[in-house]
Amino acid sequence: MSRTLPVQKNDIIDIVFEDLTHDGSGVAKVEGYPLFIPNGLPGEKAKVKVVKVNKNYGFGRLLELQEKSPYRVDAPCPIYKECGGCQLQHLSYEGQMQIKHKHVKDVLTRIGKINTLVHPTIGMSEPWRYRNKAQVPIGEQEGGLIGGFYQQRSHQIINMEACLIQQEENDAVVKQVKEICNKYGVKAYNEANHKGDLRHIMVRRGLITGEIMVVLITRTNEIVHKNKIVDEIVNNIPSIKSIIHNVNNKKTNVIMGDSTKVLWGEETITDYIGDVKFAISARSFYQVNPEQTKVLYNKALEYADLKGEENVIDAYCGIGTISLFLAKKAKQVFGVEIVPQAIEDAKRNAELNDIHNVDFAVGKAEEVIPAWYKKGNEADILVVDPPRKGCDDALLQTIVEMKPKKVVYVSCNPATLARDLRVLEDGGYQTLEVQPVDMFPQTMHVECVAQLILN
Ligand SMILES: C[S@@+](CC[C@H](N)C(=O)[O-])C[C@H]1O[C@@H](n2cnc3c(N)ncnc32)[C@H](O)[C@@H]1O
Repeated sequence: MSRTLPVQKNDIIDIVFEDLTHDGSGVAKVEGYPLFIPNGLPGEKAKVKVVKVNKNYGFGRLLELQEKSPYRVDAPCPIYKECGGCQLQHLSYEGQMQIKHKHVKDVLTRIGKINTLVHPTIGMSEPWRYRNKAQVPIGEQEGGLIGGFYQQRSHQIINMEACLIQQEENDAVVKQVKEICNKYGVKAYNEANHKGDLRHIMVRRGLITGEIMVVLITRTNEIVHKNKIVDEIVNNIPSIKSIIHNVNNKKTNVIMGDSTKVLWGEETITDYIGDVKFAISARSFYQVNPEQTKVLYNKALEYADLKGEENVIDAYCGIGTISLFLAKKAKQVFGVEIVPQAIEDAKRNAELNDIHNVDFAVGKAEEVIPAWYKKGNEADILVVDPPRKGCDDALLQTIVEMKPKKVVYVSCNPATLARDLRVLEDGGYQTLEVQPVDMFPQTMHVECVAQLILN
């Protein structure tokens, strides 16, 4: 027998917002039945219209705010509502810090049954203009190139000249490259018919060095008037260090394809985090908020509490960023990463910094580390920094068998962090504390570092 829902479609009801979802929608409950309503903030009272009901949850539209949150502010970005890249501009930064802390705490308890000390979120003094990387989808309007962002829940491209969480220099470079490509008749890729060419413009900028990389991502191998386009970019962008061409001829949402070549300049740009210098290539993962990356890595280092005698494994090491931070204080560090170019960068970065107590291996962490362990190679401390999906179970099982005395878990997804901490706790570890770090102000994302010790 089907249950009668407490609300029906088109009902107009009064609610109180209790929480936010991962995409920034307000959550209200009617007799325990959750309704997701965009633009509501926790604590606010509102009149809403129910627009859709499913068996276990429904959706609503805000009609009238009856009581506003003291943390509500006017979003400064004029395209905030259309874009969807940020979800929290209508919440003050203080409110964002609190909601992220609560979110981490709630998720750890609900998913992982982890009751541990969660510190207040470490935020930024200036939580705008922090991103060092822009990836802009390109389309066409009235014959000219446009580029900016996909309208929320669609693949319609909207033109954008300024993004308030992007370094200003990146906005300017994207605009210049768009204009140059337009001038030479480059056609935008059309995903509906898989014709046209330019799919994305990517710009990366070193915060400390100011060095700029431009990546043109196209469907075909040939860019019309390629040499003229390169010359104009070089002549108009003084800090340019690298122009890269990436070809992606697949029908996919994945931005980069498999073929990457240098059109001009270097294969990498460089940047510093603290006193460690990094070479960064087009395909390699590099944290997008360099100021907060320093905070995050220093916290990871503090949690590792190295005395100089330890063998450390850095799983999911990317271009060796955390590995090199750790190597300065450890006996030996072994980094593992799946992207071969990132490992090339990691080796180059070790040389660049004259650091010799690191080794890097290409492969899946869940295959390489169990193989090392079988051969008798063990670690005193294991650091993991996996992508959003978290650690593979085979890796977690190996950690539990290997029994490093400490595990430092860096995570960009509290839900998978909670799931993985449960596995490690069941395997004999205790989560001593968790530190949320705000790497992505104005968005719902939050990074965490967790410190675990073997019981
Ligand atoms: C969140 S990033 C962290 C990178 C690095 N620690 C940093 O802070 O720059 C995750 C990294 O894991 C890599 N990766 C994804 N799946 C992997 C796997 N199964 N084994 C090893 N590395 C993997 C990605 O290529 C990416 O470089």
